[in-house]
Amino acid sequence: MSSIQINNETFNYELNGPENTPVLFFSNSLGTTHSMWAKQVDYFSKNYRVLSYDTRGHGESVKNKGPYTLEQLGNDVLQITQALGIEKFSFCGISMGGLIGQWLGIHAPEKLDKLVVCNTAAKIGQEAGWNDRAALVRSEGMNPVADGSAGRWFTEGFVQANPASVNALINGLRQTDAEGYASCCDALAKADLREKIALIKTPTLIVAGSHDPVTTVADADAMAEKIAGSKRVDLDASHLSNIEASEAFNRALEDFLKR
Ligand SMILES: O=C(O)CC1=CCC(=O)O1
Repeated sequence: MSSIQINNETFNYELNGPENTPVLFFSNSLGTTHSMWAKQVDYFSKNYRVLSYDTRGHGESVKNKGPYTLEQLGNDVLQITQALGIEKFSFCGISMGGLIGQWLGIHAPEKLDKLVVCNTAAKIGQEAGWNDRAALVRSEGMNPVADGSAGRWFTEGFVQANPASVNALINGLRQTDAEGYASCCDALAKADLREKIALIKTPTLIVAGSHDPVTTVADADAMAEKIAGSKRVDLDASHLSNIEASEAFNRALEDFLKR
């Protein structure tokens, strides 16, 4: 891992793969870190310069007191790439990372080759729900949220068959900084791109999990209706489809990037 200072704030990132190949930037979901992309880093770093990072409030990146905003999280991506001398990149974000991707598609299309938004929506959940979750972790810490997360992130079958990898992710969630997590919930509470995503003109792939209870197939359909020319893929997975259906995920992403 490496870290970079931007305006006196630290961002933790990892760059893998040959120099002078196209940059593929991965953005994690709420309560995870760059390491959620391990299967994608392995696969794509043969042919791409793969960049993954810990979103503000997560992992080893800055955990300043929030609330954060989606604009701030989007600008973090622009500043990290600028600081690393990357002019253009393809961006793949999941859930909260997918919202960051939509924000980039609207506000910084000149930076994007291709956009991949996974298990996400133009508005995720309801403002009151995010405010309640932020208040809960600020008062009681991460355990109450972590206790219910396996069922939001994975199908029951995957949880039963993969206890070690599921437990590692849930333990990571328990160790997530509560204020950083809550500040990202604040950003999610206010983020609503439903009226703006029709502005996205970057070639876009929308990935959904057919068993995802958080960001549903209907959410993906609603994005696909508004983003002209977007491609849609449904995977046999729940919310963290890049982990639960990693091979199908990698194939879909590779096919789309090669087009
Ligand atoms: O609630 C969860 O843990 C799932 C989720 C919603 C937004 C995100 O990034 O993850």
